[in-house]
Amino acid sequence: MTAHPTLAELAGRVTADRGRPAYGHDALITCDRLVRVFTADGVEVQALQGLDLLVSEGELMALVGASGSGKSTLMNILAGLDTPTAGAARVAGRDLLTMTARDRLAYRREVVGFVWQQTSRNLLPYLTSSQNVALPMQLAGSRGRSRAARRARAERALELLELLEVADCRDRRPHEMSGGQQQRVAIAVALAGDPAVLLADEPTGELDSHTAEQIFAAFRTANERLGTTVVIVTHDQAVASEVRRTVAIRDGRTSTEVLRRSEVDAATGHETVVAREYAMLDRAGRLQLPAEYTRALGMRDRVALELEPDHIAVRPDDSEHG
Ligand SMILES: Nc1ncnc2c1ncn2[C@@H]1O[C@H](COP(=O)(O)OP(=O)(O)OP(=O)(O)O)[C@@H](O)[C@H]1O
Repeated sequence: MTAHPTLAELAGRVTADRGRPAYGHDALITCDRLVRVFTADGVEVQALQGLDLLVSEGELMALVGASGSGKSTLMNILAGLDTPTAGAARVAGRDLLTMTARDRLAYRREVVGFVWQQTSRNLLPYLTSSQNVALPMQLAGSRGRSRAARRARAERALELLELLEVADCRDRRPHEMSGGQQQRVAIAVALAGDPAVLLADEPTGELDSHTAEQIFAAFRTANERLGTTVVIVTHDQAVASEVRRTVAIRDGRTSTEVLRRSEVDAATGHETVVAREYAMLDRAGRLQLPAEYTRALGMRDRVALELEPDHIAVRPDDSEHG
């Protein structure tokens, strides 16, 4: 890039920008400057403050962040249970801001499946596992009302329970199963409508670490075997470090992202996972530096920038008026 572009070069850049596809045009989930403001007792809380997020089809990714950073707010919006105040959110081609009540219902039945932290919120207590899994198919009118249709739904329910290794619990009601078994059945229920996206809010929050591992393996199975895109909100570092991509949310915005990839040592054939942290750069050029970085160098209010041939240096303010 030249430091002083000519007018013709600038005009060329504008034309190139115009031809560029819209932000997130090929993503399955696109959140573009998403805002959600709550008003409680006359006080305004900005739960999401212009959040940008893209998730590709077939991804298995985790969202992490401190309590109150906006994770559940985002999940409720993506689940079609809450409406954003401003910005844009699209999932599998559906616009979450302009959907009618009827569209929203269809969206929840056909496009997304969800698994919540409270096992009791995922399953109906008086139904068996098979009935719980068959219910969303029945509500969606899938396969009709005939006896053959009922049999087809029961077969599909059993297939899903087998896939998640809880077929032995098919005739049990929730209180007759462990927390881990209930969550696996809950994943089967969420998958029953064959959703494009599976959303999970702290699905392992109430479980011990061994059971949490099994639940995470169940999400991986859904992702790998059925091709379902999976977004998991988690506090669990073990879960977060198992996925290829972890996005951190801070103060209602996506702040940093950790990408992991496997590297095989050519000499030993030994495989290691290499993790690298990235910061999100929004379209206005805004960048959020991790608090531990700015604290370590005592950066506040203003930093010095230098454009180098292959990087940008960010240094503590060294001006006299700093
Ligand atoms: N219905 C609501 N009314 C008012 N404020 C709300 C509402 N829901 C969330 N908030 C506020 O929005 C902010 C984000 O909340 P959110 O539940 O999304 O955070 P979170 O990251 O999921 O936290 P946690 O990890 O504790 O579940 C918080 O300040 C919260 O108090």
